[in-house]
Amino acid sequence: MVGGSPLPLAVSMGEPAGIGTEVLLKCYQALRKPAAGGRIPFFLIDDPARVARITREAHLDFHVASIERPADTAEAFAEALPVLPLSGIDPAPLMAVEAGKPSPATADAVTGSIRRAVELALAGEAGGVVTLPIQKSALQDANFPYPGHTEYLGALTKGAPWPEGEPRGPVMMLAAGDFRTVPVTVHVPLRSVAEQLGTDTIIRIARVTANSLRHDFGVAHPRIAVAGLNPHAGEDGHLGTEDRDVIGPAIAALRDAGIDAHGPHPADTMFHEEARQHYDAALAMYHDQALIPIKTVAFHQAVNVTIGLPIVRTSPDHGTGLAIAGKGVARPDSTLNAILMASRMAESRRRVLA
Ligand SMILES: NC(=O)C1=CN([C@@H]2O[C@H](COP(=O)(O)OP(=O)(O)OC[C@H]3O[C@@H](n4cnc5c(N)ncnc54)[C@H](O)[C@@H]3O)[C@@H](O)[C@H]2O)C=CC1
Ligand SMILES: NCC(=O)COP(=O)(O)O
Repeated sequence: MVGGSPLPLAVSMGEPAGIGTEVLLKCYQALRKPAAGGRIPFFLIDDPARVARITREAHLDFHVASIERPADTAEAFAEALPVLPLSGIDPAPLMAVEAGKPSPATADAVTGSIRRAVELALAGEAGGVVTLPIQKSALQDANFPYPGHTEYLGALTKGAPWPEGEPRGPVMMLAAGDFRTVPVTVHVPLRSVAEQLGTDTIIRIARVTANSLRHDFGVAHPRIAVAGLNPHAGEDGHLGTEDRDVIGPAIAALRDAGIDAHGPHPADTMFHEEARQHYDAALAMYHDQALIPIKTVAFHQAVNVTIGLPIVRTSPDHGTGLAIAGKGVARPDSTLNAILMASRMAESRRRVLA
């Protein structure tokens, strides 16, 4: 808190050839006027000249303010979108970006923006981090060694203090209202999933999820439904053994530890509306098992949250939308929800720590 106001959220720039900047400008337009709950100030970490040019070209009725530090956000926010310049980055490749055409030449700016946002959150100058989508292939073409934000955020925050004995993330969660899904394995090829699933990993991720439901989402008695890996959750070992030999023992251990976990459930029948009434989060065994149901039901509402980190981090659930970049048609709803969720999580953590 600064003088009774919440700390501003730091927004990382994401892929400059994608829809990220456009949706953030739309979010600023929606959030610059104080709502009933007050204003939620945020600043973007990017090249102010680039953002100003996009704002002008879109004929928006506001300006961009280049700020020197996060603490300048509150004063600037009512009149202009605050942008904190990227230090030590050549702006030329950013100014040369064409919508829909990502290039490894901007990778330093994209990853530098994420790194700076995390540093500011760890230093207590930002209340949390909202990341705009990155084009993972473009970063990897520039030798970025992480498959996504989730893993990069884990590395950037590894040295930050964490409560003794508590399980630590990073863990991916997709959340739309009370519908939450958590993949146990994240950015791994499908053929490697079974070998990467371990009883201890499932236990750790379920514990991180239960803690986050309590502390970040205000769920006093979290209920966790655990999916099987195989069709029909393995059909008693006739359709695969991981459900019985790896996932089942994790659920038993979680229940022994007092966590309300149940399953393994056949994944094809655990996401319909009635089934969802029986849990606060569904633990899925791989990326698409978790993301297909929630993106199908709530593509424009859902938020991607990294739980189990010493900082708050949210993101829209969608990607860079290259095919619609520069056309002015991208919907801001998911990013708007990501900003609102980051603000609520930061507030919830402040209350837990108080
Ligand atoms: N948090 C992040 O950084 C994320 C990054 N990605 C990355 O984004 C890139 C593209 O991924 P895709 O699978 O193509 O997913 P995508 O979400 O970019 O696009 C999927 C479809 O949804 C539409 N769409 C996406 N966002 C929209 C919006 N705000 N309004 C209206 N329509 C929208 C697109 O036009 C497309 O038809 C990949 O490199 C992927 O790794 C994907 C998800 C999250
Ligand atoms: N499909 C969601 C996704 O891959 C986002 O990953 P991350 O960049 O948040 O780790």
